[in-house]
Amino acid sequence: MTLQMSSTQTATPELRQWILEQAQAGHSPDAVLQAMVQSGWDEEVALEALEQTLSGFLAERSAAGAGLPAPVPVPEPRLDGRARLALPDGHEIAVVLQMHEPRVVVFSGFLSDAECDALRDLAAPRLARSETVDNVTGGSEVNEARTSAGMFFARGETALIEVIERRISALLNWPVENGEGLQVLHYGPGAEYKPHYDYFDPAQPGAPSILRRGGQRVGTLVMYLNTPEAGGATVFPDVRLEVAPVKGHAVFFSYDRAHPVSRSLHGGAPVLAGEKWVATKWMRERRFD
Ligand SMILES: O=C(O)CCC(=O)C(=O)O
Ligand SMILES: [Fe+2]
Repeated sequence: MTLQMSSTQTATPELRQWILEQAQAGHSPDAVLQAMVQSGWDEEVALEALEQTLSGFLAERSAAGAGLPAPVPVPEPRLDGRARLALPDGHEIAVVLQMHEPRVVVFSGFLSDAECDALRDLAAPRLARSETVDNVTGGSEVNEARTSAGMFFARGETALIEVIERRISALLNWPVENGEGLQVLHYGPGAEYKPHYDYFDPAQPGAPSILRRGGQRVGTLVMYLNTPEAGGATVFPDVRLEVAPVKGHAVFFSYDRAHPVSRSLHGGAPVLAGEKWVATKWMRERRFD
């Protein structure tokens, strides 16, 4: 067994690969650990890398055995341990919280107050129209259970939308072309978005035609355009996580399989007082034209 010591002592893809090779060659976890320690790895760091790699490997194997879809690449911010990030447009944001399973990252300052207000002003007149259409088609009941009103912008529709879409793309390392048009949702008092998955259920009859255009959804960025007086958190029931809706903040989450094992179940909790405005960007696997 040979192993290069890395100066940063983190579980790099090369290290994970090496650990798996040792395990597959029949070396016991303890022998692998000893080899790592002898190569200069701190024992605790080595143990953690070993645990993560082997448990990840076993989860993959049992998932494949259960007939789950294979994981696909997903958007991912490059944080490199930084709490503050300067994006290419000069905009500075901060990392408030991150969770690894499911992958959830909360950012502050993603949109400026002026950008939030401008987005709401642009969307507001069109929300009303979308409500009328829902009433005419009889779809309003379903929509009311999810949210009071919504609308989509076309990609790059205005200069502001374009700036925001480029910022999202730079943060998440995912092409602008893979993004759906920005959606704005308005929740009045009592409105909510019941827990749901953003990916399309592959078992639904409509899935093949939806997936033909850009493939699956693999990531979501929800941007808060105001701070509701009370309620309206974005909740992840599987991990009992609640993200507070704060004007300008954004929550990113990804799901590498269109399956509940992604634990990406989430919803918008009822607005208890005041109102709530969000903009949502969904990322697809491929170009969404
Ligand atoms: O309003 C929220 O907090 C969640 C929105 C959401 O789940 C979505 O737009 O898909
Ligand atoms: Fe959602």
